Amino acid sequence: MAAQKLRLALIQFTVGSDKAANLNKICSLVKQTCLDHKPNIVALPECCNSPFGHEYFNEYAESIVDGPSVKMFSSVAKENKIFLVAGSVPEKGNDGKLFNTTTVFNPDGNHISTFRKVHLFDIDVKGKFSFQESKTLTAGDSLATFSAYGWKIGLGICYDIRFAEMAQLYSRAGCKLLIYPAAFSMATGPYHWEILTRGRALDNQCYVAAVSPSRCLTASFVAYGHSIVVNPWGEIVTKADETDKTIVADIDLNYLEEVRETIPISKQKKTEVFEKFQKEI
Ligand SMILES: NC(=O)CCC(=O)C(=O)O
Repeated sequence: MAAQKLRLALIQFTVGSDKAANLNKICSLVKQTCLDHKPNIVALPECCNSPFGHEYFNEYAESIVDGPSVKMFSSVAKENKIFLVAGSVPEKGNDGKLFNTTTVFNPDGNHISTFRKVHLFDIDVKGKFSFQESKTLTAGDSLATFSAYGWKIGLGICYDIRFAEMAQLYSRAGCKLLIYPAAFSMATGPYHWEILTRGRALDNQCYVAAVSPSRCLTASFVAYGHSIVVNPWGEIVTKADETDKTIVADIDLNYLEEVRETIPISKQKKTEVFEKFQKEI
């Protein structure tokens, strides 16, 4: 039986260039968040131990089996008795390849899920902004979920949120909450961040949480901030501005089911028509 309600906390903070200082900050922020709000699940931003940028990925990358960051995440989850969605870190794989990777820990400190960013952030907003994450990183090749108190939860990282089919697959697999550690750019965030998070939630009639670092104007990549939780009706439950902020939301299975009964799109979907069209194209 799934818990009717879960409390989710998203910690938006300023990620600096000192890895040890970032990890210490995570320890104390998670502890304080747990004392203040008693959440069941705590989520951190994309690249939570390292600045976001090609010049950093290799230097900051580490093993997600026994590197210092995962060891710290495990003890933080255990000490605070939470599920910790540990943002993402630059991962050095066995073959020396670099990935952008989310690790998840349960309240016993066990590493229970791993997701490597599938869609790398390769964009070119002409004359304004361009980034080619694939210059240094390798894409993941699988999706990942985890279970917390009977809720199935799907994972993506930042740019992955643009791929509606990925969220739909998670939803079809029974996910009721999608969590995206993220760091949207200033060229796209103001235009797309809210629409995408609300869109994924509305399409799939599930909760969506996206957690960003704070906006740091002196960083080489300036993140949009605005961490957010959206409900299955597509409404914003809570959101941050661009500064250091912890946001907390109670997510509710009864409410999710009510929305799905009110507008029963998953029952009404004409899969056979889609399949017929797919054969025609
Ligand atoms: N870190 C990222 O993947 C950035 C994604 C982003 O800014 C976007 O517009 O998409």
